[in-house]
Amino acid sequence: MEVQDESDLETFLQWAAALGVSDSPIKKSEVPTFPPSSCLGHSLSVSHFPVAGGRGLAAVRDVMKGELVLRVPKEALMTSESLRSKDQKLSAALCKYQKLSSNQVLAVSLLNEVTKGKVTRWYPYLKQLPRSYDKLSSFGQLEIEALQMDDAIWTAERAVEKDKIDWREATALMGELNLKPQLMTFKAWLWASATISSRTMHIPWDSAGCLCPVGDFFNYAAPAEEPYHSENKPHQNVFPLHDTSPGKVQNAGKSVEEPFYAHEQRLIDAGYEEEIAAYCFYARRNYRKGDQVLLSYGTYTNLELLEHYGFLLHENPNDIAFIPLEPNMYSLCSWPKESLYIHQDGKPSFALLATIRLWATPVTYRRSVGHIAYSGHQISAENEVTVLEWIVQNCRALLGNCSTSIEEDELLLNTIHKIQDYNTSIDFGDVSRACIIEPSAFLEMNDRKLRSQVQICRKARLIHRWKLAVEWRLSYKRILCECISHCNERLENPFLNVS
Ligand SMILES: C[S@@+](CC[C@H](N)C(=O)[O-])C[C@H]1O[C@@H](n2cnc3c(N)ncnc32)[C@H](O)[C@@H]1O
Repeated sequence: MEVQDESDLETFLQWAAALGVSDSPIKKSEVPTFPPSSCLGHSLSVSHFPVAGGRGLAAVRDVMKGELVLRVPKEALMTSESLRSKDQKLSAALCKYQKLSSNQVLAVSLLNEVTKGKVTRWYPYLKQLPRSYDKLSSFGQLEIEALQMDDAIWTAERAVEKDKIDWREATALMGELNLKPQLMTFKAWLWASATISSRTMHIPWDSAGCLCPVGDFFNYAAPAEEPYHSENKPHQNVFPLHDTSPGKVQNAGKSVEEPFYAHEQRLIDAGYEEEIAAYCFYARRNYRKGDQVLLSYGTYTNLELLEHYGFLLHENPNDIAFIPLEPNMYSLCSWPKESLYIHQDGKPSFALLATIRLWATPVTYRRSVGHIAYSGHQISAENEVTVLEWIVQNCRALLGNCSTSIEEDELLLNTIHKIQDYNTSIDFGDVSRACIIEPSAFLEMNDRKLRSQVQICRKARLIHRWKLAVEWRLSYKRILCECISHCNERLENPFLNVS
């Protein structure tokens, strides 16, 4: 993610303060008549965290778990509704395009606001938005192929296609609004779509969510303390930043009279609170002065983080891997396909094990032992050996189909880091011949004479996205390796329960 210059930050924080954004635990009735010069300083400050999200929010004092650390009033939230209510032309045009989704409407409304330049009241906020993003739909063919796993490649291609369709459908409306030509391009659409995907927060009245100035400076921490990918149900996003699905967990809200701290039992760390008409952010744990205060946007695998936010975590307790199953396996069980996975620590999920145990049972016995498989117990030692060997074999096959090994990916990443750190030309001397083919395409790109700053930035983006793809496939392969080790350990004693 490429962020705007820091120089406008002060103006932005002042602008936000004037709208009532505050990190001070005061009640609504106490909002000062003359806003302070910054909306931050009491609990938080903007800081830079190179290895955990770049620009983010740091605690300026010790903060207790459950304390309110930021409030963003409704007037400061950018929503389709707030934009169209101040723009008659937009409002009239939108009436003619009722079939567009909420996300498309917000994307067009956002681009329409950007078209206005300095005239819009949102200008200080718009200047703070990143100029470009790295989510899957902005990956080119090279980066997509670098993911190596079919499922991930399919996810990336689908993401690109989805954005293309959304953009095509919205072009007539954008034309009617006379957007600047450069804001009607697919590139501009990708920017708007990524802004929405990675920065909007849930609100009850619009499934596209809202853009929340300053609140969108919180970087992400996985909700590791929550039970992840609960064994009997598919994984889900429990605390979504931008979740658009109905029925999601909601902040219970509270009375204005209540003190804004010590909500030890609070289930989520951010939410819109009707009673005070503000988006409120609470500390999820205790923080020491200087620590980065993080938000849990939801429970995501690394591929989902890449798809929606354009980053991944090197230690993601919610990451999972899938191995291809035979078509008849899916019909054997009632669990959804997504629940048949391998945990980050290499253990097969409950549903995956049960399904393979049943599949490895002779057809005539399946009915009589179904209840054993469904209760999570091994059916017999012989069956267990078949199951574990099958998993090992399939993990190996998946790893074997990749054009690079784990060791080669590690070497490749070292080299990519060197290029990024020292901006040197690519030297793949250390990388084995087996993975030379892949870098050669990037190498070709790098060797071209770079005349302008724009081209240099483009190269940096390409290298960064390539690195993300290699990091992703490496973490996926490590899960498969963990699974092989786990199964081999179990095979040494198949009489033990696998749970
Ligand atoms: C809501 S914004 C957070 C603030 C953002 N860093 C900024 O400067 O505006 C979400 C984006 O921040 C980045 N990000 C958040 N958490 C991260 C993390 N733990 N590691 C790497 N990047 C992260 C990703 O680019 C993500 O799309």
